[in-house]
Amino acid sequence: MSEQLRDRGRELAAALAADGVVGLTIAWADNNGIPRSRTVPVSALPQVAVAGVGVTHLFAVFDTNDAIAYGSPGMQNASGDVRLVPQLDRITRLAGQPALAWAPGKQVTADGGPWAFDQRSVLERVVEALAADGTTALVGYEMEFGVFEQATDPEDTELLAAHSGPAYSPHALLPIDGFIASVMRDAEANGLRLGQVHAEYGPAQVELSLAATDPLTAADQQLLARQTILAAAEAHGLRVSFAPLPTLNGAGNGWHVHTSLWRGGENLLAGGPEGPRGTAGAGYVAGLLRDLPALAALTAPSLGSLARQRPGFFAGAFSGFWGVENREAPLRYVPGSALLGEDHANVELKVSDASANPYLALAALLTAGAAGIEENLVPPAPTAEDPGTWKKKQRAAAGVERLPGTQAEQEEALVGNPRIAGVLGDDLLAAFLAVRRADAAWAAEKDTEEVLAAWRWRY
Ligand SMILES: NC(=O)CC[C@H](N)C(=O)O
Repeated sequence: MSEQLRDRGRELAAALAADGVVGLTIAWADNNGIPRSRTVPVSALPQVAVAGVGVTHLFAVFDTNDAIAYGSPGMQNASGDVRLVPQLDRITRLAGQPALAWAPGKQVTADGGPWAFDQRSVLERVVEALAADGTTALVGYEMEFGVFEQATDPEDTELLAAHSGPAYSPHALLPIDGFIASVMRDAEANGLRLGQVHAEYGPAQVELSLAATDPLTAADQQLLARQTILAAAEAHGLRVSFAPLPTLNGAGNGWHVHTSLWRGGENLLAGGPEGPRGTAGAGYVAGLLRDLPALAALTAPSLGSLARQRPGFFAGAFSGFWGVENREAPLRYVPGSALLGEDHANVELKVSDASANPYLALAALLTAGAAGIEENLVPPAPTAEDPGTWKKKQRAAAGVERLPGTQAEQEEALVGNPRIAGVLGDDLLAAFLAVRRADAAWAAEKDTEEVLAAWRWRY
């Protein structure tokens, strides 16, 4: 096995070198959704293909500020090492950084065994369990981000939006035309299939959507897309913020995630304006709804996420309801249609952003939905309205509540839900929570704007 891998590494090294590529960036996402990486010379690939590259185990407890939250099991001290192994079948030459190739990495123990803290393995396990049941999933991300001018004076902290609207207007994108063209060209060259790109609601905001694909590819591509967009921004003298809320008065960046489940070539979510037609599709929606507060602790887990979850912003601020094409619902059912075909049907989770680890978020989401199918859950009737406009009493009667609004409430929701907490396993869960607590302790004396500013460029 390792001889075969070494040979494969040799072949890849030769092919990359012939194309003028000098380094391979091996990337993963930490528990804050922050991409981390090691870049190795392509000449090292025969060795790295087999044994990976050494990284500290403590990345599992890096907080959003890069401080280390010591203390949880396996994370007591600085002694330890894991191997970061590139996924060779996913090596991509980076169009915007021609000297580099990119691959997602997996962390394994020093002897190559599974490492409890590796987030990609968590999603692999969930995907395998679904496959054993004859089920596959399709996942498509919408990525919103802010595009800003680079400050000429490093002391200048004022944000200068690179476009000023109007929302959804082609005119808005004119000042960043070259950047948008580079993003589209490089994304396609990097193997990302784009749905669409447009000027979003607020000044500076752009949305790019990725075509639906299998869950592991979707999570990998979410990281690759960031690398692609940031490289294009750099080349055009711009700055991009993927943060859930770059600034208190600005637009929130949702990374809405569309999912559908398939069996025997059939989309279980298929349905029309009433919602999913079959019991499995209904069970999927009901499963997501049941676990939403715990799910949100993984899909929108940061202080920035909590600041973004405001009613009236299409960000899914409430739990306890869903809707068909209802943009205020945390779960928006998107039906198939004559025009798009039945297979287009999916469910969009709006409570999702770049501070989520995409592997953990998708693992939890698919687990919640699959449990709903398994248990034949039945969702309540869909809501077309925005409960944010209702009286408190009306919300209470309908079982609609604000989603957990603090890190402590999120932790309570997650720990109180063994189905979702169990997806991570005890050790990874403890590390994940240690990071959330470290963030909260750091932010305790700060106002929200200060926290948002500190994390604006970190994702
Ligand atoms: N058009 C939209 O869907 C806006 C979404 C919103 N920006 C969010 O934070 O999720």
